[in-house]
Parts: sequence; C-alpha cells; structure tokens
Amino acid sequence: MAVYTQVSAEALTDFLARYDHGALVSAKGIAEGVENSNYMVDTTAGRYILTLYERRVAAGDLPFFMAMLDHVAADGNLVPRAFADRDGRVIQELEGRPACLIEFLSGVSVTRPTPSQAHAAAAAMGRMHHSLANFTSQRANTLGVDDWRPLLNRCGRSLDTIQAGLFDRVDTALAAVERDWPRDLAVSVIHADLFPDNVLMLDDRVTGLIDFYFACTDIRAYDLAVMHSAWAFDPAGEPLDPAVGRALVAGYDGAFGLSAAERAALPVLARGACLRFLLTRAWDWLNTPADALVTRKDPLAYARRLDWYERSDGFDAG
Ligand SMILES: Nc1ncnc2c1ncn2[C@@H]1O[C@H](COP(=O)(O)OP(=O)(O)O)[C@@H](O)[C@H]1O
Ligand SMILES: N[C@@H](CCOP(=O)(O)O)C(=O)O
Repeated sequence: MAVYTQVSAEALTDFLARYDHGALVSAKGIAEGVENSNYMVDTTAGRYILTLYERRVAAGDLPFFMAMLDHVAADGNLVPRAFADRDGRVIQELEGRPACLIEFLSGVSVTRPTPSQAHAAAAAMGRMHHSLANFTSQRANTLGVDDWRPLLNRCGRSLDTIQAGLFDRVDTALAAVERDWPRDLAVSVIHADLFPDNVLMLDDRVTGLIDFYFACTDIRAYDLAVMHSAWAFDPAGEPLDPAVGRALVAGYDGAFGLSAAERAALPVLARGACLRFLLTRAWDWLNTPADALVTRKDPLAYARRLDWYERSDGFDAG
C-alpha cells in the first residue's frame, strides 16, 4: 500500500473547500503504487483521486507533468487531468506535500495481459506518441542511461545482500548496455513507466493511461522497450505467452510506427529498461522507511527479465 503521508479528515475537508467539487464523504488510501501517496476520495459531487507527491517527484516538475496531461487529453487520449481550485491553482500543498485533486478514471489494471490487451495498450501508447509529437516542453530523464551507473554505485555492494553476486551481475550488464546504447534514434517526450498497473482497462479496451510522473524526454522507442519489459512477463519476471510480446510491438507499430533502426535497437533498449527498474527497485528495497505503508517491488523480477533479454535472439519472439 502506498501511503507515505497520512491526511487528516480536517486537512482534507479544508483542502476540498478550495474547490467546487463537493464536500468530503469518504477517503481511502489506495493499495497500489509505490511512488506517491494516493487516496480515493468520494465527495457529494463524485469520485476523485488525491495524490500527494513523494520521493522521486520534484515539485518543480509538476507543471511539466500537468501540461503534458492537458496536451494529450486535449488530443483525445484518455488520461486524468488535475482540477484547478476556484483561484485557478492546480498544484496545492497538503500535509506538507505538493498535492493535486485528479480526475478519477474507471477501469482496472491487468496482471497477466492477453495478446489483445497488450495490443490495445501499446496502440494507446502509439496514439499518445502521435499527440506528443507537437508537445514542445522538455524534461530531462533523471533515470536515463547516464544515471544508472551512479545509482549502481550508490547501491554498492549492498546489492549482494539481495542476491549474492548481484553487484557484479549488474555491473557487467550495464557496461554492455552503455557500450551499445543507441545515440541517434528519434527522441520525444515519453511516459517511461507504462506498466500494466499504469493502464486502466475494461476487457480489451483501454480506459485510461495514468501515472505520468516519470515522463521525460528520451528515445521514443525506449517507451516501447519499457512497456515490453513490464507487459511480456509475469510479476515474478517469467515470460508470458510470446504472443503478448509480439502484440505489443504490432499494436505500437500499427498506431505510431517503428523504423528499422528502432526495431533493431529494441533488445538493447529493453536491457536498459531492465537495469533501470532493477536498480530503482533495489535502491527502494534497501532504503524504504520501515513505517511506510508500501509493498516493495522485487528487484530480482527484473534480473530475471534481464537474463531473458540477454539470452533471447529475437525481440519479436518475446
Ligand atoms: N486517475 C485515476 N483514476 C483511477 N484510479 C487511479 C487514478 N490514478 C491512480 N489510480 C489508482 O491508484 C493506483 C496508484 O496510482 P499510481 O499513479 O500508479 O501511484 P504511484 O504514483 O505511487 O505510482 C493505481 O494503480 C490506480 O489503481
Ligand atoms: N513501475 C516501477 C515503479 C513505479 O511503480 P508504480 O506502481 O508506482 O507505477 C516498478 O515497477 O519498478
């Protein structure tokens, strides 16, 4: 459960009084997620998401995320916008944290996607990339390829307390990724964390893309590689039906298109994605506060995915 900051009923009542979105009926901490504190808030006017930004989200980046959401929503993508209060303020402070009141979208996250669900989700990402082609704001990726080695060094040999030999394993894989990382592919603003838990669906239909707080400017095909690393495996990191991986590539290709160079780079981009999530999960595994209501994510599930990408010949086969 990700609730790092407890919100009192009194503070939430005062917070809601700034908006024209009804009075507090109930508020419940949301079990999913690891980065921010999220509450489902029911008011006399409807249902909302309350997010308090924690840990990796810098308050100064929030205007970029909100502008991105407004831009893609205005172009027809199903993403949640944050509401402005009566004074036009979107980003507030609550219990000492930056906070927003956000549109609630229906749908659920799948844990073992079918090929048709994977196809629909990747197509939704492709449509979002279309909309982002004329979004001119930029945000550097603070968890990009150049940040992985400093993060590895910050984790240090403590990695070996998670699994014997993990530091050397990651060090070797990272050296290969750094050597082979493509530097000439198209760059765009990307989501950078489009895991199944960040796509809301009803049956095979996408009802919402959420959690844009890692969005940044980076290699566009890296977004698909991140998605593949998250969707083509079960939560423990074991590969699903290979048709799921193929559906991701086909869904994206049909909606946006992949150049030959992007397609050829997918394996190294996916190995990079594995290292990125392995390292942040490992850091969190070693450093999450004992009193946080959060279920830490398993770094080794990403070591297993890395093993798979290293030994598999063809990305499309996955
Ligand atoms: N706009 C939304 N509409 C409906 N549910 C949402 C919305 N935003 C978040 N959620 C729910 O809250 C959970 C955690 O949100 P998420 O943004 O992934 O958290 P975190 O920022 O910690 O990664 C999601 O898995 C989803 O169940
Ligand atoms: N998707 C990342 C971390 C962020 O997870 P989220 O549930 O808060 O979106 C991971 O799985 O490591």
